[in-house]
Amino acid sequence: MIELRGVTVRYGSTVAVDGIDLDLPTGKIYGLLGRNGSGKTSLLSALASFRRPAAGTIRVDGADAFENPAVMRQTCFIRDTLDTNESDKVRALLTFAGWMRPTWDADYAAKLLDLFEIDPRKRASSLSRGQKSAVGIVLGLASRAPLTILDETYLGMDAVARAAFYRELLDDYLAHPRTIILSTHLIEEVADLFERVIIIDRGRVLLHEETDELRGRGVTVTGPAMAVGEFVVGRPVLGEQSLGGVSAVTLDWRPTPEEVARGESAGLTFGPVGLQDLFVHLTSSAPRWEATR
Ligand SMILES: Nc1ncnc2c1ncn2[C@@H]1O[C@H](COP(=O)(O)OP(=O)(O)OP(=O)(O)O)[C@@H](O)[C@H]1O
Repeated sequence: MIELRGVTVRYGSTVAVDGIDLDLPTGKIYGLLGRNGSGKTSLLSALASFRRPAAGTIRVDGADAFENPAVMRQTCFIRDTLDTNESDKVRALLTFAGWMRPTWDADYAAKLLDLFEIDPRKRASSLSRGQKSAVGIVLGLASRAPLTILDETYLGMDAVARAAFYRELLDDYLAHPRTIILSTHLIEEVADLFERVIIIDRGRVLLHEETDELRGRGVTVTGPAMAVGEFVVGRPVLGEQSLGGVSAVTLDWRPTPEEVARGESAGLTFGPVGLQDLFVHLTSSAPRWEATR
């Protein structure tokens, strides 16, 4: 279990992470979502001991994580930039990772380099943006670290390379279960990988749920504006669109089968809300309100 209690990260007067409490059972793939500047990288940096929290504690399997060599050896944090001397050759980065990590799999690293078509003799500085990201992914996956944190590691990668990354991540996770935390803005693309989703907003946890629970959480009610208005009264509304006499209202609410039947008999249709839509609705700056009509 990874336990965060009151974790706060500050930069001068900016509070990037604001007293976060989280219990993260190990052996799962987590999606960490949040708008720009919501505190994802700051939270992950604290989790990986890259930054000392201004307040709070992080414990991994009961041990205090900060600057604890035993915990740090088990943790691999890959950021959106390669944390390396750019004059190093790719091969040297891999060799170094092998020295640092007892769980490193050199054969797997070589296979991944092949997959992403990266020549290990090249210098990191000569790689394209997407190739640098791919090297980060090789370092992250082949580390097989019990806690692997990938912070927007896909930047610059094309759709084919990203699809290969997601496939590899899932296959390797199934063969070697571990805790993987992925932060991303490409929500729909990776939503199927996540077992749990954490959404943070302005440094606080807005939501932490099983992905399956989340998928059934919202509903979009569409139909004649009057009937929709009557149906949604008193429900937590996330968003509304109208065109002519037709409205579509997204609710943060799960109707019972009886309520769906009642709505359908009034000419309404019910649709699921995708993770990305839910994210947009939950984190958009528009205030949430309760329907009163
Ligand atoms: N080194 C820093 N110095 C000062 N402020 C910082 C620093 N790093 C982050 N911040 C601030 O902390 C807040 C959270 O930033 P953070 O990078 O953690 O967000 P993020 O969710 O990872 O954003 P993005 O999705 O844009 O990468 C922002 O207000 C940002 O401006």
